[in-house]
Amino acid sequence: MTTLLINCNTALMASRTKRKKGYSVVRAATDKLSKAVTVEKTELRKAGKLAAWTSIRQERWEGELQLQGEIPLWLNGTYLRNGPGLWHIADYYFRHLFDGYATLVRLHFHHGRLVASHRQIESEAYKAAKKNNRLCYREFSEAPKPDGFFSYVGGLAQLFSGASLTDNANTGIVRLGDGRVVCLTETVKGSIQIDPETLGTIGRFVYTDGLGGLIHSAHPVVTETELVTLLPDLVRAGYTVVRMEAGTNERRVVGRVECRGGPAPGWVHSFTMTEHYVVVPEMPLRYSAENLLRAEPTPFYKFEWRPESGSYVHVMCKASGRVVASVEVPPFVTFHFINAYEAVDDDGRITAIIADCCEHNANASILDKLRLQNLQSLTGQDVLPNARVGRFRIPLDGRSAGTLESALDPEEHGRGIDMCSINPTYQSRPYRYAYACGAQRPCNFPNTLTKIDLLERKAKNWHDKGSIPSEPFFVARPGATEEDDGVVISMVSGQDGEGYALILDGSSFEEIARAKFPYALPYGLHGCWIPEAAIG
Ligand SMILES: CC1=C(/C=C/C(C)=C/C=C/C(C)=C/C=C/C=C(C)/C=C/C=O)C(C)(C)CCC1
Ligand SMILES: [Fe+2]
Repeated sequence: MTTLLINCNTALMASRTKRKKGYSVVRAATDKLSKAVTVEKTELRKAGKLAAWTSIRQERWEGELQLQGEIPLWLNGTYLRNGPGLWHIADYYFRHLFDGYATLVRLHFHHGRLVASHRQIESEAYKAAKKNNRLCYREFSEAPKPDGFFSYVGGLAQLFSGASLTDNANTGIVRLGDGRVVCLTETVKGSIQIDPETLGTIGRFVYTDGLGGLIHSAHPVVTETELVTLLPDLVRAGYTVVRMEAGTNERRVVGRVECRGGPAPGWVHSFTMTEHYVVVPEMPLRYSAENLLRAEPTPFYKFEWRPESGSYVHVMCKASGRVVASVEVPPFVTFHFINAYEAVDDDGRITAIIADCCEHNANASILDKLRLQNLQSLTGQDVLPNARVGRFRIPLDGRSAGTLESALDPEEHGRGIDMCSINPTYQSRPYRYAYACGAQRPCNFPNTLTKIDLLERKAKNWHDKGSIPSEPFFVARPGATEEDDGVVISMVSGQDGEGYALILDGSSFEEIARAKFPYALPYGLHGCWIPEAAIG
């Protein structure tokens, strides 16, 4: 079957190189492919497995998808999604969702038609693993096994020089203001530029500033003019806030935040910003040098759960780099901030910062729930820990404490929430709607798409029994004046082993169109949108 798929793939690639723009329907290849796919679907059905948690079947593929429903004619551009899609190397199988080698998926929308493709990112970690048939770098939960004390000492040196850390950029994907597209993970060296048309790997995105830093947030805040990110400092617990202007590779220091708890900084998978401030979270799930060095995963992986160290939110002025507030908040666990904005009084003075996130009820057990074995075997069991939209209110009047409350009743979205997006026009501004994955219980993983109305404190939910949708990504209609005027794109793994791209109306949250993939794709994490005008 693999050979057949690769042959189809070659036909598709050849047809692609023949054309410049537009679409060619590659029927012969698609027919061959559908035979191969029938065999594959039968296998998946027998195994009773979602394709979501199964490695991608081949390195690359491209073809036009058949549609049910109609794609709005204004939706012209490219949606790219990144994620860990390959969880084995030779006969060695990774254990955790976040370990997989990066797989890119592309949906190209043009005048109501849809061409899809996928391809592996050629990181050094992936290439080395393929060449040597073994794991060669430290991934999220896995590490090459040390073979004695001296290699442990070597491991320490290699860890702190960054040499042993992976560059497997399997988490985020951003389009910089200058048009470059960069895939990211939490190692600085795992910033990889890709070609948004071919999905080819262009090469490492090299920061030319000499700031170094081994790790950073997987989710920088990106606008047309800049990229802002956080560099956690594991030696002197703190965070450096840096800013890189579009068109450059040079990060400049905005300022530094000292951690208030210790001994290490809290994990910052993401953070958020308002128009004038950077919101720096310090949660009690802290980096752990000891766990970073371990070859075997711990329940909190590279982190430690230290509730006694306290939970804080710091607010830094973007213009001056001064920390204008540093408050203690109730314990929290978040991986994804949704958005933040400034609350102003009647005189227009900024009195507080409002910052929203997907908050896991101060319980980090979700990390262990994302082991592949749990995801594959606990389908239908109600083991997904509860989560809510957590709203921080950080006063700017010198008070020492901030608040954290649920922005709406978590039952509205089945007590599950993560993988969120908003209308990007509202980034860092007051906003009303967020889109995310929610839950219809019983479930072991978020299995719905949910539209959260933060004003009415209500949610609209989309669900397809037994299926797993990935992050709903909002694309605004050009010229829209309403915040939710646009569409939401997601990719879904069905319980029958099939998979499809799904388009929902951003306002009604009703399905507008779906397009079946010839074979289902693994689960993916985050996406970005490149409007056609930007592709040229
Ligand atoms: C932590 C270090 C590393 C790796 C970090 C990676 C790959 C982190 C990826 C985190 C992700 C994808 C978090 C997503 C969370 C999603 C959730 C909680 C969804 C919940 C659904 O309900 C290394 C780079 C390997 C080394 C330094 C430390
Ligand atoms: Fe993320």
